Amino acid sequence: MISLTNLVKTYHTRDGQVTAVDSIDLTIDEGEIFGIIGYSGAGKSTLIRLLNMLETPSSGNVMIAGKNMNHLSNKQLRKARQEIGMIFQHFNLLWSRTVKENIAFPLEIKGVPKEEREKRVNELIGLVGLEGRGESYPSQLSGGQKQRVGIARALANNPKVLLCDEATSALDPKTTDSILELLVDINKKLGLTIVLITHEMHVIRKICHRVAVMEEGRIVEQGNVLEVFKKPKELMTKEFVKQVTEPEETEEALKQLFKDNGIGHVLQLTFVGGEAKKPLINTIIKSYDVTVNILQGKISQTQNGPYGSLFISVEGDKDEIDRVQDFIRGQQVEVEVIHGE
Ligand SMILES: Nc1ncnc2c1ncn2[C@@H]1O[C@H](COP(=O)(O)OP(=O)(O)OP(=O)(O)O)[C@@H](O)[C@H]1O
Repeated sequence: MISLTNLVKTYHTRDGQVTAVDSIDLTIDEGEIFGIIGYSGAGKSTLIRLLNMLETPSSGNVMIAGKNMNHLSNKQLRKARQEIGMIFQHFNLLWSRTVKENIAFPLEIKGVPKEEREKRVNELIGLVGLEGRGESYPSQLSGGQKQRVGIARALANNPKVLLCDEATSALDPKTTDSILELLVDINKKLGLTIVLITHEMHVIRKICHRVAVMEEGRIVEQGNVLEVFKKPKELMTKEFVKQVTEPEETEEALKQLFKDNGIGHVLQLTFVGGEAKKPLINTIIKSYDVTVNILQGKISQTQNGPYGSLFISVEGDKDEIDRVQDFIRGQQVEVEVIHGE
């Protein structure tokens, strides 16, 4: 659906040249929810704006639904943009228009007749769950409701692709989840391809099928969300995965435990899908001469299935602990020693 080849965006500023997007090659399939994660300044906003040509590439190609976006006339580009909806962190609504009028706006621009517009707006209000709020003004809505208006407006012209620019970053965790659930629902109902950028791994975990990690304008790692959670390769990816698997409280609790003498080896096990159902700890206790203590465990759901993370302390002879680790790895479970030799 989307294919980027050798895409570069360089800005010339008074302070010199800034390469915001640096030689990116990326393919996004039809109907998938693809997440791009990175810290501030990584180039995410520039990359997503290159997809609908809000920024023009310095070099390289952007292909969307078989069209080379670089080679379109202004008129063709306006038409192509109707197939790419976009939602924003701060909603970008028209404050002097009601909810219905905001949603109708792209239809007016396209020249859709009034009666048809009204029908479509009512459909969209139902789709995003804003029944009864059509005559309200944006200032009378909560953040979550404003984003629902943004989503309805973005979907008005039946786009093939929806771009989400930090769409939940201004929302509280509960509202974030309800908007993310709405995006999954729309993806399933309409088969829409969704590309989102975020700095929160929670967003990636909850709704994305695949993820790309951006650093200094480049994609440093990409893959199926579950695989990336199970085996992050780059340091940056590990940091993002930790946002979900090791929240701050876990880190603090473990640090406190490490201060105690005799805690032994602390292992972090990461398992996905069916592996979670194996009686791993039971087998270790029965088959090896070690004492096992469970410190903390967590299972989370992703779009590709569940993954879990378990912290255990293991005490015993060093060789025996090595054998335990070999056994765990043999079960296709990732294991990392996070304390002890
Ligand atoms: N219009 C511009 N002119 C000059 N430099 C820019 C422009 N837009 C972005 N940049 C620079 O490009 C780099 C990437 O910025 P970008 O906004 O794409 O990153 P980001 O990952 O989206 O970060 P954030 O989430 O903070 O917006 C930064 O160094 C930024 O200063």
